[in-house]
Amino acid sequence: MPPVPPLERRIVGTSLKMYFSPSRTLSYTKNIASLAPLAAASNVDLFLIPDFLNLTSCASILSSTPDPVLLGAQDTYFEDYGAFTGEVSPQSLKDIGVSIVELGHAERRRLFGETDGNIAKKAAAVVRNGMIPLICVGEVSAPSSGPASAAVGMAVRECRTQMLSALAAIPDGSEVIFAYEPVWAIGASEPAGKDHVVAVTKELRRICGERKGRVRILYGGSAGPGTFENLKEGVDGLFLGRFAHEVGNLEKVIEEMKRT
Ligand SMILES: O=C[C@H](O)COP(=O)(O)O
Repeated sequence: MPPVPPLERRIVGTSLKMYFSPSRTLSYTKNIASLAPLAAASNVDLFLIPDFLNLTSCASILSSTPDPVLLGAQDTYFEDYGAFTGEVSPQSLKDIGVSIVELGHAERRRLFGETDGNIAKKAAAVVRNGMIPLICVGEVSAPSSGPASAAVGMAVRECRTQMLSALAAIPDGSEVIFAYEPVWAIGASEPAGKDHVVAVTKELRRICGERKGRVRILYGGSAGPGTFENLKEGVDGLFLGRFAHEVGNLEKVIEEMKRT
């Protein structure tokens, strides 16, 4: 029998946003660390993005696992050091063991005035400091009752602008992750529909087609167990929010990724 080809590498992770207390973050991180062997054996990259306050404690927990769990930050500033009160340096993030920096989440765009221009500068800073930008993109409005292709076209147009702005700021050849998160599907009861997500993410992949660096596309927005199976045609992995608060759900997602 011919050898089984290696599984395509998947990726899954979660941002804790501002949901947990420090003590809950630490016990959660220990539980995530216990999933590292399963993720490694399943050919899945696993990442955790706690809040800034808990990054160093999480780094210390995760650095003691034999299998890697990638540590992420929820944002960064675009300068490496200086008089920028209240901001966090990408150089410091790198120093404490962060390897992924999330940028442009819909909540940051909507509540904190994050713009494509800012996000592009931050993406450049992340790459300059040897980390991977995880850039969130997505359309604001839910599909209306019109043709599905119109909703896909509108989503792709909004995402294209967001993506091209960030891509223009980072050297070709650098690794980047895009999380397609339709804004209307974040915090909802269920993820966006399969046909919509697969059609949009296929187009997003085309937008990155000419790039030499590794580009991965995730889906986020009420994702949980059962989501990846539906979307695997279009995405490399998932970015979970609330439905990863129960660690067993993340374990189920990794198991699903292993099977598919
Ligand atoms: O960062 C994750 C996304 O915003 C999804 O969050 P959610 O799954 O709670 O909707």
